[in-house]
Amino acid sequence: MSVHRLSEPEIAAMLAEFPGWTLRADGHAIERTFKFADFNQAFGFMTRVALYADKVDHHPEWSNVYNTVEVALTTHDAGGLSTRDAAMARAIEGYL
Ligand SMILES: C[C@H](O)[C@H](O)[C@H]1CNC2=NC(N)=NC(=O)C2=N1
Repeated sequence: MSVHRLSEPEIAAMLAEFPGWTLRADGHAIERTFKFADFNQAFGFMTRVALYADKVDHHPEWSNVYNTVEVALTTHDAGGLSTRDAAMARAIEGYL
C-alpha cells in the first residue's frame, strides 16, 4: 500500500512530539534505545510491541542484547518516514 512520506517540517514536528527519539543519519528513520531492568522486561516489551505491530501491519527494525532494545521506525512502503511511524512511536511509549 502506498503511504505519504513526511516532509522535513513534518519530520521536525514528529521529533518534537517524541523527545526520546532521534533521526537516523540517512533521515529515513527515527531511533531510540530502551534499557530495562533485565532480559525478562526487555523481551516482555518486545512481545507487546510485536503483537501490536503485526495487528497494524507496521513492523519495527530492532535488535536486543540482554536488557537493551534498539528500535528504528521507518516505512518501507514509503521509502522513509510516514505517519505510521509516529503512530508506532506513540504505541511503543504506551508499552513501556
Ligand atoms: C505487505 C505488508 O502489508 C507490508 O509489507 C507492510 C508490512 N510491514 C511494514 N512495516 C514497516 N515498517 N513498513 C512497511 O512499509 C511495512 N509494510
